[in-house]
Amino acid sequence: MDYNPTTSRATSVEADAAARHQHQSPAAAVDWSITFWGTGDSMGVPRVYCACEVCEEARRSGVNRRYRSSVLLERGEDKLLIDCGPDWTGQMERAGIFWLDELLITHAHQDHIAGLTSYADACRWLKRKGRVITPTEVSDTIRMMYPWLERFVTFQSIEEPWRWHEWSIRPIRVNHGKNGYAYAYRFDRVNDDESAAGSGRRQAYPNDSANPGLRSWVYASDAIGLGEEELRWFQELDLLILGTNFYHEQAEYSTRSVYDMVEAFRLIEDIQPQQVVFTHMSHDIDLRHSYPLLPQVTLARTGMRIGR
Ligand SMILES: Nc1ccn([C@@H]2O[C@H](COP(=O)(O)O)[C@@H](O)[C@H]2O)c(=O)n1
Repeated sequence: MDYNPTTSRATSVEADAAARHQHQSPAAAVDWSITFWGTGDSMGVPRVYCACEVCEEARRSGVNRRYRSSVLLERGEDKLLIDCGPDWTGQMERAGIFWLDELLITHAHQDHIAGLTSYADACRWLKRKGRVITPTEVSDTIRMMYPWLERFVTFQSIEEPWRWHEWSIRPIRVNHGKNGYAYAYRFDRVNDDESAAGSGRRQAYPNDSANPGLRSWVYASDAIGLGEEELRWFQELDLLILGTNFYHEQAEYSTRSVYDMVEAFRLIEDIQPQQVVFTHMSHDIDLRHSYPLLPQVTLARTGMRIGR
């Protein structure tokens, strides 16, 4: 996996947008990448009421400015956004993207779905029907919360591994602590030969075996205390993107809903992913500080991009 955190800056999203505006062909975007549109916990950073050092820095210079968690998986024109929280409109603007056909949703909490109302407005104005991919138990809740959405979006149920371009996407129902359950998604890249056959894409997106890019990864923004059943799907990963709200959260366990970094280290030692990126971070985390981390761990930054 080609992953260089030192070149991962907020501007990479804008650079992509600029490249698109210069009419680069999809062949120039060589492979799948993941861009962090949001890396914050449910309240984002800065928290509106908070004058802590991290929130103040986020207001001033913005290293710690964190939008609600969301990542874009893309290769050229193929784009899949995971989650659509309340910062979605600004995230689209910053990326220079005007339309997304498909959204994949992890769970029906506001910090992951509140942007769906704006997405529906975009569908309405553009007279296009969007697609919201999520397990039925999640779409049932979304339908109750926003009954008008279905006029503008189609809900696509995902219960089993589901094929999206070269990816097999497996929903994994994960413990979300006091907040119930959420879904993580495991992405496994299936045989390129098969999916490229006849598509004319093989030349445009060469699969360089010396540098295979993203292959198997999990996005688990909202999970805690995962057990054996869930962790079956967290094995042999080249990348784990894991939500960690705090470095070491002091609150009583029964009141919590997301891993902290100290707990995550134990998880990582258990499942041994090659690379790990922590996301869904609260104002407890100051990106100006250097935390004791495991060598394979990086803290996500707004706009950070993984992949080629
Ligand atoms: N039924 C619920 C419960 C909570 N929420 C929102 O989810 C967020 C929870 O924060 P985490 O740190 O546990 O991800 C927070 O914004 C709650 O308002 C909800 O929408 N529905």
